[in-house]
Amino acid sequence: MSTAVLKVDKLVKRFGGLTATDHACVSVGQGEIHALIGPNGAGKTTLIHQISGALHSDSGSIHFCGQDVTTLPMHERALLGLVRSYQITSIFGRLSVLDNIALAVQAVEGSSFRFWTSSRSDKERYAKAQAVAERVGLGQHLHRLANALSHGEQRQLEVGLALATRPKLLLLDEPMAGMGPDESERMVGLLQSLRGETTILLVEHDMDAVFRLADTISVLVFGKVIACGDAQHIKDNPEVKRAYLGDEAHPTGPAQEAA
Ligand SMILES: Nc1ncnc2c1ncn2[C@@H]1O[C@H](COP(=O)(O)OP(=O)(O)OP(=O)(O)O)[C@@H](O)[C@H]1O
Repeated sequence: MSTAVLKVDKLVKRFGGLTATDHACVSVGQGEIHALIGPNGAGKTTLIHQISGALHSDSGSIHFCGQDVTTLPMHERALLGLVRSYQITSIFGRLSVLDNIALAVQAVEGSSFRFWTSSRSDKERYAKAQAVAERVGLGQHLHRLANALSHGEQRQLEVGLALATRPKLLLLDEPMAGMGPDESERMVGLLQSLRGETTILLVEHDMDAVFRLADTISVLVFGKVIACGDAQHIKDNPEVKRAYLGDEAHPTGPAQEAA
């Protein structure tokens, strides 16, 4: 049995009278791809925000690699390796792919920005950045400006920026959002290639992608995790069918609706 990298226990977040996450429990094992699914407004993004530290929790606990991080601020969780994929807004559009990733490498090395750095450390940083760019399928675009990339390539770059920080757990909120079929396929391939190497917790509406990618799926409905298991277990679960997929629906039906 794999060790839990992340253990979320009875996590609650209230917005006034609304309980967005309601004693939610999620456990993510070392090396697994874990998907969080659920209907609109189920509390998925809220839960990701609570895990990353962007939102304070009202009650419950979050343990990361055995350490209680429930009250740690976001940057301290990130330093421990609990990293949320950068948003497109944090890509520097007027820098090249390579420069963007080199900055992320520099951030994790803890060296603050200096005008004079040794050419050797520069070389090493750029070699690491190039390896990451190749890892996320952007090896052909090293010197392109980030804002000249397609939407899908920018999302690949976001994953690259996160990977450059060597996360122990990568949080991805809808990595396939806004993508066409080819771009989605590339992202699925990229995430599949990270299996076993990087532990991933992702929120995704594209059921086809989820069923192909996830080792484990947790289903959130009205802030509660109503089911957890592999794709087949989730497809066969009567409560999931009733509450989320719909009684009449074919298990993969909503993929087309959500896409
Ligand atoms: N900052 C906020 N203030 C008030 N209510 C909020 C806030 N953020 C989220 N909510 C509410 O909390 C509930 C859960 O929202 P959340 O965005 O987490 O759901 P979700 O499962 O990610 O939805 P979607 O799939 O549509 O993105 C919703 O009813 C939402 O309106």
